[in-house]
Amino acid sequence: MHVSVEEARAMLAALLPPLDTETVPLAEAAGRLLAADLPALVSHPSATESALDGIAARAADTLEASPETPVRLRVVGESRAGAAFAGMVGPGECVRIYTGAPLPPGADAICPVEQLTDEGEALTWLSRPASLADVRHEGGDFRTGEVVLRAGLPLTAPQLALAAALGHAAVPVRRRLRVALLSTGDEVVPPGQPLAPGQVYDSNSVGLSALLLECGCEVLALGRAPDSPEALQAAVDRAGGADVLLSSGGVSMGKYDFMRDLLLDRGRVAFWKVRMRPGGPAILGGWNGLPVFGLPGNPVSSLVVFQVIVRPALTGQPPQTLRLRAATSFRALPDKTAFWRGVIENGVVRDYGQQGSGVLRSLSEAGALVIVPEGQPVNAGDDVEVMLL
Ligand SMILES: Nc1nc2c(c(=O)[nH]1)N[C@H]1C(S)=C(S)[C@@H](COP(=O)(O)OP(=O)(O)OC[C@H]3O[C@@H](n4cnc5c(N)ncnc54)[C@H](O)[C@@H]3O)O[C@H]1N2
Ligand code: MOO
Ligand SMILES: [Mg+2]
Repeated sequence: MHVSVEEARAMLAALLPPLDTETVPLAEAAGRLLAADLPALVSHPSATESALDGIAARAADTLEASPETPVRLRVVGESRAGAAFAGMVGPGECVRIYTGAPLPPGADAICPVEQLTDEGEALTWLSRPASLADVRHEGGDFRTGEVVLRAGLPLTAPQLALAAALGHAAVPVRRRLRVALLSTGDEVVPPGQPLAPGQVYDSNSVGLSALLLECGCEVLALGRAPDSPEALQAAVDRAGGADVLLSSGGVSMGKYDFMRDLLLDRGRVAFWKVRMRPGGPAILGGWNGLPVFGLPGNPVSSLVVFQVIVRPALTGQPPQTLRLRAATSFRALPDKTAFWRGVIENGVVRDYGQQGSGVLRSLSEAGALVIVPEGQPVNAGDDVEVMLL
């Protein structure tokens, strides 16, 4: 019944429905998953352009230029971004040119304005050779027809900007997955009301909802259900129309952990318990055909399980990790992958210290999860795999 993190991701992903494609304007596509490869409708740059403000000339005319032996060129016109110079640049000639403006025929190099001394409008002296490097060649970024963005990519700011540069005003994206979100527990109450003894504010709903929106999902907020089988069933039955139900709490060993029972006893269970910490008691099952993923109630566990299992399953993208030097040791667990909270400072990662699953503040302050495979302790100085939080 215990599964690995990878198995848990695959089993959750397998229960998600195929998502139709819809086309949305770029302004509404942030966070969505690209549903098809996106080709370039234009080349970028569309012409060979200047990277600097200065003059465009024949490199060969300027090879001898230096502060001691300046080279003089005749200015025959100017090329501006959006208003190219129509003529040719002949020997001994140049045009004034501005960043992003096309190089006229004959010119192949740029000298920045800082290296020029003008003698009126029509003559200028170069104190260094014009450079071929300060030229952006046509298609240097991408060419018409080239597939630049691949299907499945989450559309974040750089991707959206690139989609626009490719010439797309709207993009094909996957329909938003509809995720019903439920917190459970008699003690769990919404923030904003006085806390009675023994109660706790429902931080899971807030954190998980924010993470789901980040993943481009539509959230059907079911709020909270008390610890009773009837209440849980009633809540789950309100999830109609959702593609999947995400709950938190009530999945471990307690007598009142009824989400566990709902799935173990009368639902269909794909797995219960993942070989990870935090997040061990997570459970995946179904209820009347609705996939139900029960995250643990501990505030750290629920958010870590989301980042490690749910997000990769929803987006089809494995977590981005990086390798860093460990500044401290990180212990290993005999039978679970540990996701310890770490602090990245000066390019190395150190143990955050408090690793309890109820210490929500640690997720706000640590910034990283250090991944320690079962039975492989980390010594200070070792390289470790790290997920950014
Ligand atoms: N004897 C054992 N006890 C526990 C085990 C075990 O293996 N043996 N597992 C521990 C681990 S690991 C975890 S994680 C927790 C998971 O517990 P549940 O999923 O059953 O969660 P609850 O018992 O409902 O609540 C745990 C804890 O989290 C608080 N909580 C719950 N929901 C919310 C919410 N929406 N917002 C904020 N805080 C929430 C709740 O008040 C409890 O303090 O089980 C361990 N026990
Ligand atoms: O799964 Mo728990 O998160 O180790 O407390
Ligand atoms: Mg419990």
